[in-house]
Amino acid sequence: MTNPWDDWDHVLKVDPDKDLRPGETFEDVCRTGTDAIEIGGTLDVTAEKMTRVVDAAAEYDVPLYQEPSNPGVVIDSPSLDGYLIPTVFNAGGPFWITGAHKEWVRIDDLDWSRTHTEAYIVMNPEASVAQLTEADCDLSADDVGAYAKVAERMFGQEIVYVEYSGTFGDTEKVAAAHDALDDATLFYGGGIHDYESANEMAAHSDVIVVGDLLHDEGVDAVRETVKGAQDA
Ligand SMILES: CC(C)=CCC/C(C)=C/CC/C(C)=C/CC/C(C)=C/COP(=O)(O)OP(=O)(O)O
Ligand SMILES: O=P(O)(O)OC[C@@H](O)CO
Ligand SMILES: [Mg+2]
Repeated sequence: MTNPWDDWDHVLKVDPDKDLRPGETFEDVCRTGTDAIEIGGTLDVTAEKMTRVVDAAAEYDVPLYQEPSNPGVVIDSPSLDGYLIPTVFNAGGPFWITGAHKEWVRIDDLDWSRTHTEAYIVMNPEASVAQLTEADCDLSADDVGAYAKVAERMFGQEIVYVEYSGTFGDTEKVAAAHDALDDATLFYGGGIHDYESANEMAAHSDVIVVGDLLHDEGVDAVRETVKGAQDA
């Protein structure tokens, strides 16, 4: 089976709770050359903030995916290409593994054809996502590879996401996840801030995800990371 992300090198993650740089617009964001925009963040995201970003980006060509951090922020919009639904494999308890998902399916009427699975392995203990989900980030490369294989082989996850949100990761651990996968696509995110860092992590993963750089530095810096990913 083919998936849109089979051909991606670069995803830009827009946090609906954060502003763009002064003078920059969503048109600029959509013209960075990124392969897709993923809309989501851990803290202080609401359906209203999500809608604002989706509506602002809808008229441009780039694929738009929502990445909800809880069932309450999922929005129903024809402008979305799909939903990337996290499951935190190394979470401290079941809520972020199956509990939130059970609640979502109970209260909502899902469009399964646009709903896709993302197995998170959360690696930076300082990140809000690690704190919220009480993730066990004390993992060796072997642990990371094993989680990736479990996600793909036993839980049928379409995407495995090694998440270092806010810090540049350990390439050996990212490579261990990459080596473990045959079918699932490996996303890497965390601390990518220029051509070099993008190029380096792109060599150890299938798709790199760039987040805070957009909000902190702006679209020109993001464009450099797109080049770094494409050249890897
Ligand atoms: C079942 C549904 C619809 C939702 C639950 C989905 C799950 C398990 C979410 C838990 C993990 C999570 C909060 C993912 C959100 C995406 C993410 C990691 C965004 C990056 O967040 P950070 O960069 O750490 O946070 P801030 O930038 O907001 O501080
Ligand atoms: O914000 P950064 O550190 O680029 O991380 C990107 C993404 O993996 C966050 O979910
Ligand atoms: Mg962030």
